[in-house]
Amino acid sequence: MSETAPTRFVRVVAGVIGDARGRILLAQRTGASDLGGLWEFPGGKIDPGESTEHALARELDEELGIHAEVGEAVITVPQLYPDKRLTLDVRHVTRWQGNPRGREGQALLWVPPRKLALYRMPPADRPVVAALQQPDRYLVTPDVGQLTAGLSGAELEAAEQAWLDALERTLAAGICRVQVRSPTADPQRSARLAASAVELCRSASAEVLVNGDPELAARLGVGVHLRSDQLCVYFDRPVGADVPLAASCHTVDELRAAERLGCNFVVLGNVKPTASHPARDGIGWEAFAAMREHVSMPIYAIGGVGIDDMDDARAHGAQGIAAIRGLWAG
Ligand SMILES: Nc1nc2c([nH]c(=O)n2[C@H]2C[C@H](O)[C@@H](COP(=O)(O)OP(=O)(O)OP(=O)(O)O)O2)c(=O)[nH]1
Ligand SMILES: [Mg+2]
Repeated sequence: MSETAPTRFVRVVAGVIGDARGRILLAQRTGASDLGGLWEFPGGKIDPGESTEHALARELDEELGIHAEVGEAVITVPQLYPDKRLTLDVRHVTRWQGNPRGREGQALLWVPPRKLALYRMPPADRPVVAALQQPDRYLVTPDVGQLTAGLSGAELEAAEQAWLDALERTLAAGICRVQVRSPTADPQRSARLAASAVELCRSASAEVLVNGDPELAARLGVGVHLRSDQLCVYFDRPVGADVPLAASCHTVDELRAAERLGCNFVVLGNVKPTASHPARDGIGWEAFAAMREHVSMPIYAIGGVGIDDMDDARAHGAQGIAAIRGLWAG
């Protein structure tokens, strides 16, 4: 398959305009282009030499007739379209003057955040909607097999209980999306421990995915997180449409395979060197952004990242960060 990347580069800024009831304003794109009829966050192209803030304020005046104060960053999404490379820089807008109206004939709708995903939007908007709705942190549990290597009897039991206690503290600290992963643990012990972990996550209302094992996931009634080597194993989504599916990716081909399988989100890395592989360079944020533009699923950055990397992650199109050490209350 030959591919020529489009060379036209377009910088766009759009606003998440929220009203007092927490609803968000969507506008319907007019015109007959392939994006015509889709819903979008109001905004438009940044002129050469223009600041992002000025461009958004200008666009919102032109399109909606409001004087807006441009607020905090939501996410910047690099996205490849058939005819252009786009970066969509999205900002919160919570203060404005005037009454938004479609000055260019476009339909407007106020939508509760939880309903945003029901609207047909351009590919770059899927990560934006996910950034507004879904957790920005994805915990991967430390491998119990490694923590308990060489232990037996009461010592083994105590180490497993300590792992569960640390999970409970981590959930109490606000983690609400969890991958249970223990690749080197004894399979039977690990399945029993996973069941206890799932119970803890359920009582904390956290979403759980188990690593690599769709059967165990089905038994426990939770989602599944595929290893990258499993992406070429399945032809179809290995779990039902309403079961969370995620995957680990390192390449654009793996990202595409994950998207084809219908993954709800993926992790991509390693972005930085990790404690377990200090000598191996990370791909860095620029490469992360360049890979993310080929798909439109939400993508967590993984590998040597922690909470302090959140702004960098969002600025390069990541949903947030996925981590073991960086998120574990060990
Ligand atoms: N405003 C906006 N544009 C988006 C979103 N998602 C997305 O892919 N885009 C794309 C569609 C267009 O290719 C580009 C925005 O260009 P535009 O044609 O609306 O720009 P503009 O308002 O400045 O209009 P113009 O200069 O062409 O008259 O960004 C979004 O949520 N909001
Ligand atoms: Mg526009």
